[in-house]
Amino acid sequence: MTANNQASHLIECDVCVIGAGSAGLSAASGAAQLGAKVVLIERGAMGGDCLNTGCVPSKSFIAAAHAAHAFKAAMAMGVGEGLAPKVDFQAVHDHVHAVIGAIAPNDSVERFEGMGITVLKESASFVSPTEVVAGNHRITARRFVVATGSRASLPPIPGLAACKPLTNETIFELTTRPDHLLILGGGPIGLEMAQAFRRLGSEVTVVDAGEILGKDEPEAAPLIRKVFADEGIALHENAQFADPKLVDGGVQATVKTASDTRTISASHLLVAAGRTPNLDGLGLDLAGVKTNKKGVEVDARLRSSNHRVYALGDVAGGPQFTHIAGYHAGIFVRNAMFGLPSKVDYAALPWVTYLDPEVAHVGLTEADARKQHGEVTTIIEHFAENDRAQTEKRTEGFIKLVLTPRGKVLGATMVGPHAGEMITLWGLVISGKVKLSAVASMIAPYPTLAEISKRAASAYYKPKLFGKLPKAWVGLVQKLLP
Ligand SMILES: Cc1cc2nc3c(=O)[nH]c(=O)nc-3n(C[C@H](O)[C@H](O)[C@H](O)COP(=O)(O)OP(=O)(O)OC[C@H]3O[C@@H](n4cnc5c(N)ncnc54)[C@H](O)[C@@H]3O)c2cc1C
Ligand SMILES: NC(=O)c1ccc[n+]([C@@H]2O[C@H](COP(=O)([O-])OP(=O)(O)OC[C@H]3O[C@@H](n4cnc5c(N)ncnc54)[C@H](O)[C@@H]3O)[C@@H](O)[C@H]2O)c1
Repeated sequence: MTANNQASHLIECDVCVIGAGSAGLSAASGAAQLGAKVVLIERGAMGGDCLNTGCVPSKSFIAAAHAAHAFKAAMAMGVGEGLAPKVDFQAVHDHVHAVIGAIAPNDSVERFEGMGITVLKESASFVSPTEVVAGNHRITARRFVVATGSRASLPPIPGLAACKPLTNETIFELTTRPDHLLILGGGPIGLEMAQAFRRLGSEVTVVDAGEILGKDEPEAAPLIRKVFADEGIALHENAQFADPKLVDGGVQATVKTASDTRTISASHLLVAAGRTPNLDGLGLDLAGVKTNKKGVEVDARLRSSNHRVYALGDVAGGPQFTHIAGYHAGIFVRNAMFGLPSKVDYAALPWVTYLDPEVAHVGLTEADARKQHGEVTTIIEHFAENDRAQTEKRTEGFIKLVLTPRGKVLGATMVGPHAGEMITLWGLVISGKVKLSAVASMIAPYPTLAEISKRAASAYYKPKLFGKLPKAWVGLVQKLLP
């Protein structure tokens, strides 16, 4: 019997959302709060990747690693000499899962049913351009949302699958600390996990086919390489990972770079080498929805080739962040509920790689700005010149602004402690078209790390303020003043 024949319960609704991750939950609640009849279908855990296997567990794990590292930082200030953190890995695991548990009610079936949404815990599949089948339900809707997310890609390396490597879906289930974690992929997942596991006591090796932090400003990577080297993380870039195999309960692989070839043995292997969109079994061909290897093909309004069907979040083939999933949901609501032709605009897209120091970015990098705008101006200020950074002994890092020659902000990068918190100012400057002079003239509390933003903005005006003309003017005024 086909899924089509089994479906006996018919539901007619305004909006049918497939996937209860960051994108699907926001779209469903937005539509329901505006009075739409909504069906939300989820085959796995409510909350999707972010809550269960992504942002929340990874940032909770990183928080534990920060706590462990704080011992070292304290000793540099004369506190806790000789003390070393005792890491109870089972307790770290429990902390991570307690945080998931604390946030889970926000994403629960009960909460969404409380909004009047029909939640079906089933796998969904289109059977026509206007119908979806989920378990024994057949749902017809005026609008559909495909928000099925993505999963870890397994590069086609012979022997890799047979090693049954860890991915983001399994790494947070570990209850004992890996002796040596070998990580394939030096993207945000690989780098964040590398530093966190190292700080919690594992030996860590990262192998990347390219260079780390390739989407960030080029000044960021050397700083992070140095931090990794200082913390004892082995990083192999521009490296070829080959011949992985299970040996003595662990894993062994060959890593080739231009200068050497070595065999690396580790207790565990984590694959963090990019993502594959979740399209399988969705019947998108029956719905007239075109896809490519990045996901569903969408226009700037996030509509697929079937204009009744929208795709949001990771499966939409663009930037893959929880804040983008939420942003996409807002675009969907404006289009599908209010009938406004709202389009995505990534001019103020931020991202943060939660290393220590954090690597935060918003808008255009210098290279992209040059491509789009021709001539650009850049300003770099270092945390070494910031008094609070000195008091905290956290002087590594910088801010870099990318501006048009007339001072319009196109992009900003910050590398430093709490950079992810501070970058939001620059997101607002770009999206709100705030003048750089407003940042330069604000009163920033002293001593704060955030003063670096004011300092960078002021640096743009320095040559003008202390140039010949103002000096001549001041000279004249001083002669005239009594
Ligand atoms: C380790 C890790 C750390 C991350 N850290 C960050 C971070 O710090 N900040 C950040 O912004 N982003 C981070 N991300 C990215 C972020 O998690 C994703 O961008 C976000 O979760 C995508 O949300 P989504 O709703 O598109 O997809 P998902 O959260 O994947 O949700 C999709 C849902 O659809 C369901 N589904 C799939 N197919 C079907 C079907 N046929 N029927 C029914 N249900 C289906 C799935 O079960 C899933 O629950 C991280 C990702 C990982 C893996
Ligand atoms: N802090 C955050 O916001 C955060 C954290 C984690 C993940 N994420 C999101 O999740 C997405 C996925 O993260 P990711 O780190 O898996 O993917 P990624 O695509 O960003 O990085 C994957 C890395 O793996 C490398 N790689 C791919 N194939 C390889 C191979 N065969 N051998 C060696 N290296 C190989 C690539 O060169 C790349 O550097 C990110 O792009 C991001 O959008 C965000």
